[in-house]
Amino acid sequence: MCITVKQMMQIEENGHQMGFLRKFMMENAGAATAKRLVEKFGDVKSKRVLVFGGLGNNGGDGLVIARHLAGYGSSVTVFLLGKPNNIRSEECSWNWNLLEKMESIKLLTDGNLEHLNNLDKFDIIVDGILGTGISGEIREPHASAITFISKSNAFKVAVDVPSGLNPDTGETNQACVKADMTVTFHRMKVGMPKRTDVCGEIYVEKIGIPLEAEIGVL
Ligand SMILES: NC(=O)C1=CN([C@@H]2O[C@H](COP(=O)(O)OP(=O)(O)OC[C@H]3O[C@@H](n4cnc5c(N)ncnc54)[C@H](O)[C@@H]3O)[C@@H](O)[C@H]2O)[C@@H](O)CC1
Ligand SMILES: [K+]
Repeated sequence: MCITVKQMMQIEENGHQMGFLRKFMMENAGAATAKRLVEKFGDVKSKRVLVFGGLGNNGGDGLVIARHLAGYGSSVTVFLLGKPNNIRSEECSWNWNLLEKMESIKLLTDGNLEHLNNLDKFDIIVDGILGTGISGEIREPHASAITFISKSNAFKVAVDVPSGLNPDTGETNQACVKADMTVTFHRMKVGMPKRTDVCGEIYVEKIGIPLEAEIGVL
């Protein structure tokens, strides 16, 4: 069963109010995505991974994925789409603070795409730029980051929603990540099934939200 962004946000809020905090949802979302990548590649040890992280919770998921893949032995670089003190959510900044304590992960901040020119090739790119919180025309540096991803021949995995896809309408009237695989959380979003051209292979992952959080929503 597919759901709308509004329904997802209501379910998320219900779960959070019940005590299953967003922070737990984010951890489970990131862990499930990392697991899917390990399954896909058999082994991600020494794979070069570039994680693009937005400043919202889609970015937060990306930061969780970065931490998990480093644990599996990948060589991980995180590109934050802005300055750390502009991170908008408590869950995302909590995960950023964790990564700042990890020598094993290379952090690039302030959204300066020049940083990427002199980096060697990547095997995997994680699109944690925009998810269900996308609104309006894509601004910079998000648009250039999406273009960078599109030009890369790395394996591309979209977190929750390919950045640039409207999860409700399926429209991509702007730059959009063309992913090889999308890992979406809790339930499929209504605009995705008809857009496998940008989602690639879609995996729906449960992230531990109590099923009672759907009461009154679905
Ligand atoms: N709903 C849920 O149950 C869960 C949601 N999670 C994640 O949270 C995401 C939603 O997080 P948010 O609501 O923080 O939203 P997003 O992280 O999708 O996007 C919001 C961020 O993107 C920026 N942004 C929005 N539109 C933009 C545009 N057109 N150009 C440039 N920047 C733009 C905003 O300024 C904000 O920084 C989901 O997609 C999913 O990845 C997960 O943590 C798991 C749980
Ligand atoms: K995304």
